[in-house]
Formats: sequence, C-alpha cells, structure tokens
Amino acid sequence: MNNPIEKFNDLWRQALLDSPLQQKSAVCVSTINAEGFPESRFVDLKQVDEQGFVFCTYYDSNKGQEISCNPKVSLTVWWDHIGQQVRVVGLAEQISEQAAIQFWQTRSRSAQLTTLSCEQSQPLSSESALVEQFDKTQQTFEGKEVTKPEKWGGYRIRPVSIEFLAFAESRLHLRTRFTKKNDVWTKMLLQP
Ligand SMILES: Cc1cc2nc3c(=O)[nH]c(=O)nc-3n(C[C@H](O)[C@H](O)[C@H](O)COP(=O)(O)O)c2cc1C
Repeated sequence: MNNPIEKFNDLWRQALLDSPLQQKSAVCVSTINAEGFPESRFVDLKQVDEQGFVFCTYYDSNKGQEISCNPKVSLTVWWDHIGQQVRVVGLAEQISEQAAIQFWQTRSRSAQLTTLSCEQSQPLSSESALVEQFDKTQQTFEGKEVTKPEKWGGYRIRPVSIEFLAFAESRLHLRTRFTKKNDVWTKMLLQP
C-alpha cells in the first residue's frame, strides 16, 4: 500500500477489532519542553485522515504550552496483538473551534464535568481536593448543559513522516518509512 494514511487506518481498524486493551486508541505523543527535553504521554487518538492525526486535550496544559512554543511533535503506537509499531513525526496545530465542539459533544457528561473541574498539569494540593473540585463542578452544572470550555480542544498532527514496523519473531522486522515532500509521499524500506 502506497498511502500511509490508508495503511494506518487499516491497521487501526484491525487493532480495534481484537484489542485486549481497555484504552484501545491510546497513542504516545511527544513534545519538546522549554529545556529541550522530550516529554511523552498517552492520549486518546480521535481521528486520522489526509489532514493528520487528531487528539483532544487542554490548550493550557504542559503539552499545549510546549506545542505553542514548538509544534514539532511525534506520535508513537505499539499494537502488540497485531505486532505493529507506527511512528509519526509532524507539526501540531489546533483544530477549529467547531471541530472541537463536535468532539466535546461525543464525550460523556461525566468526562465533560471532569474536564471542567480540572486545571490540567497544575499542582494539586491533595487527592481529596480533586474529588472536592469535581463535586463542586457537578453541583454547579446540575440540570444544565455542560458546554465546552475555551481552554479545551484538539490538535491535529500534520505528518511529515510515518514509519510502520511489522514485528517479526525472527527480529527481521519489516520497516517501511513514508516521507512527505510537496504533498507527495515517498516510500522506502529500512533495516530493522
Ligand atoms: C490511556 C490514556 C489516555 C489518555 N488520554 C488523554 C487524552 O486524550 N487527552 C489528554 O489531555 N490526556 C490524556 N491522558 C492523560 C495524559 O497522559 C497526560 O497525563 C495529560 O494529558 C497531561 O499531560 P501534560 O501535563 O504533558 O500536558 C491519557 C492518559 C492515558 C494513560
């Protein structure tokens, strides 16, 4: 297959089918912090198409601040049950407000309330403070619609390279790297 986006979506579909995981679409996103160190964390992958790879988060989180200083990011996933690793490198940008609202509306009420009750990446005084914050938010919104806060939205990673590694017991893994230049994908194989 010569289109890495189609290939990714094919693998993602396969991975979702037989996944032993609870968090089936977790992927690792890495950013670069102010000191130049990479920072990695898992997020839930929402959508992948020709425009890029989308995940949702708080814009004012550590990752959000890091992306605003340096949009160069990577996304990595390992699907053990189908023996596939994917590594994406690209540039992150905020999705539109309208798209963010659509993703917000797919979330459960409880997830929406949790989002509103937290200031992601900020220090927390105690575990009980977290529960108190949540309870307070729940009371405030009782009987009301929970609208998306401005600080929450999504990022689209526009890929410049995507590498697939098909794991082989022999360790002769098959690595296929796609690189994008002037909107055209070039494919090459790499030694394992
Ligand atoms: C399986 C899994 C899925 C997660 N999904 C998300 C997500 O979609 N968005 C998000 O902001 N954080 C998600 N998190 C929490 C992040 O890993 C991270 O702790 C949080 O975003 C704060 O990261 P930051 O301080 O680097 O910004 C997830 C964690 C796990 C373990």
